[in-house]
Amino acid sequence: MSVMIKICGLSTPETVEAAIAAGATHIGFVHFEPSPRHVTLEQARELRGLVGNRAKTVLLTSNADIDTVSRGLNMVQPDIMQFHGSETPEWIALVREKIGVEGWKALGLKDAGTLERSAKFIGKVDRLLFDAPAKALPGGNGETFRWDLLNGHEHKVDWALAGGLTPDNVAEAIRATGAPLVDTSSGVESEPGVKDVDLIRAFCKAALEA
Ligand SMILES: O=C(O)c1ccccc1N[C@@H]1O[C@H](COP(=O)(O)O)[C@@H](O)[C@H]1O
Repeated sequence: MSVMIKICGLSTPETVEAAIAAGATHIGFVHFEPSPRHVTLEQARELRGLVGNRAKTVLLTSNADIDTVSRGLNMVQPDIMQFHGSETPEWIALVREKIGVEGWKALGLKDAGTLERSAKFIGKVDRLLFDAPAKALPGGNGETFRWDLLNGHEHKVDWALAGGLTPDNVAEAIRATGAPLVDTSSGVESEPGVKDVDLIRAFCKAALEA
């Protein structure tokens, strides 16, 4: 089966269309005000409508309160909620029960200990998304992490690889980790928050040919 591709932080119809045409299986919208990729729930709803069922849609929040998550779900109707902050397994499990859509948890992988501690999310989330440790933003920093931390790890839950993936390194990342799904945001931008359709196409091509 070919690798799944998530392009995150999209904010225009043109880039959404380019991502789908290039083979993206997942389209992500960031609802997190400090991010240069932040979209309002109204914008996310418009873009989500454009996607239809051509790809899965993902609404990303970070340490949002339950009201914001509920409004996001009602307005945007994404297929997946991505929690990209310090949300606990218990909180996500509770929310996931109520929301009736997939819940993904992003984790910044600093060391082997972080990977061991990720076990507490098993059974509580639908997918773990391994990213670089948080910096100024909890994600979307364009930083890679030590992929070798994943060597020999027995994944007990579906997972994805994120963090500093670009058209130049995504094939190597897939070969090194065996990631079933790769996720990029800043690696397909000409400047923070501005997606580049040529980079989106190059990223998808490199991932699909890996
Ligand atoms: O993209 C953002 O601005 C963002 C903000 C807050 C949390 C997560 C964010 N993005 C996610 O971070 C990872 C890695 O991004 P990058 O490729 O290193 O830029 C990815 O899952 C994005 O969806």
